[in-house]
Amino acid sequence: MLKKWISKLKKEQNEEKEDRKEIVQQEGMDEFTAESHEGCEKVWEGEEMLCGEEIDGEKEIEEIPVEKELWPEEEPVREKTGFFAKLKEGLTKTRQGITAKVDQVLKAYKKVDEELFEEIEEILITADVGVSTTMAIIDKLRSQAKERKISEARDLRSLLKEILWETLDLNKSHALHMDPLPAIILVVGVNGVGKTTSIGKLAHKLKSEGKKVLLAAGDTFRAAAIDQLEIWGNRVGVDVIKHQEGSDPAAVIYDAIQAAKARKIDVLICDTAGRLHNKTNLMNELGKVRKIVEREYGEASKEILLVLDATTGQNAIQQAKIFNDAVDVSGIVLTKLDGTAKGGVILGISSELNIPVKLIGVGEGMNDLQEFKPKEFVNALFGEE
Ligand SMILES: Nc1nc2c(ncn2[C@@H]2O[C@H](COP(=O)(O)OP(=O)(O)OP(=O)(O)O)[C@@H](O)[C@H]2O)c(=O)[nH]1
Repeated sequence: MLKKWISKLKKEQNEEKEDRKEIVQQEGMDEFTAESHEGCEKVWEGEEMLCGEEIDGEKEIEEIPVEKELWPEEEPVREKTGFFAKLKEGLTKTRQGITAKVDQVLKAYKKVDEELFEEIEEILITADVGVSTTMAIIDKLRSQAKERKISEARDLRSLLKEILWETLDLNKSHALHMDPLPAIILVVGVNGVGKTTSIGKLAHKLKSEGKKVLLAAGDTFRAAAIDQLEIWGNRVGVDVIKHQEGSDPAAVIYDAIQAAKARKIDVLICDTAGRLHNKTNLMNELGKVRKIVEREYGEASKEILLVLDATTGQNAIQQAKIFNDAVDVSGIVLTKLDGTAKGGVILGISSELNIPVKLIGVGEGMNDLQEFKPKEFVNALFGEE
């Protein structure tokens, strides 16, 4: 058994390396090298940074007025009580892939034995939890079952639930770091993961909590990204600071910070480019943006949120490793948990990366971004209140 898993683990580690290479190639990122990292440090620390000059060169600031009438059929704001139901609904496929199958084997086995642990192990791996996280969970399950003298298979259910909760919690704070206000949130992630949508939903959430929110269209690489953020700004009723397509993202962030200060904004949420040519560029560009934030908005609470798409399963973990090498990610937004059976990846993310999941996307609607609460999540996964 041990041999089987060691060879499986080795195989997965090799596959992970290949996956990582693939992501690097897909995203056009160079493999991370000491030189590229040094290069970034220079940009980050270098006195000769040209940000200020470039900003001065960027005169064309355009502010998008709020046009609420564009969205006559706005979603009704869901009652607070509906959030758990939505979470439960969103996790249907993951629940079918994990809990429903675990229930089936627990029923079939009756007594706790090694074969039963192997069955649960297989279920977790198939649900994209990842080999190393699965092994850690099963080891805990096995040893705690022994310690607590659990012999009936059905009694393993609550123990498994407890262990999954522990794996998701790990004593980290899952709340957004916004105290004291004002706060600035940089949102990073590759294209298509749901970055813009998450920014829009987050703006809506914060605004409905009574906060003054401003958006910055820092993804200047594509006109469509700026347009999409404008649409969300209009929909939610918050202003967006933008420049022209192709302009310097750091200049957009600079202007947005000045606007945020002038208007006494509580939370400034900044989009960033997702398509960057290589890792050095990613680090340089985000490093430059961070330098502006430190210099111009030192008093603000800061958060760097990485958006990951749950439907990409284990690939999301590889993306997180690459981004975390480039910038110090302080929290993860895991999108598209609804409609995927790969939601188990959240366990891998929580245990393999030292970054807390802070928000989860459970649908395309404006109210479908939720604060991540491990206990609620596990309850929803087990179909309980
Ligand atoms: N079902 C579901 N769809 C989502 C969720 N979050 C985002 N999406 C959808 O995912 C698609 C991509 O989202 P975007 O916000 O455009 O992604 P992006 O990362 O900004 O990508 P670019 O605009 O290409 O940079 C859109 O169709 C969104 O509606 C979610 O939590 N659940």
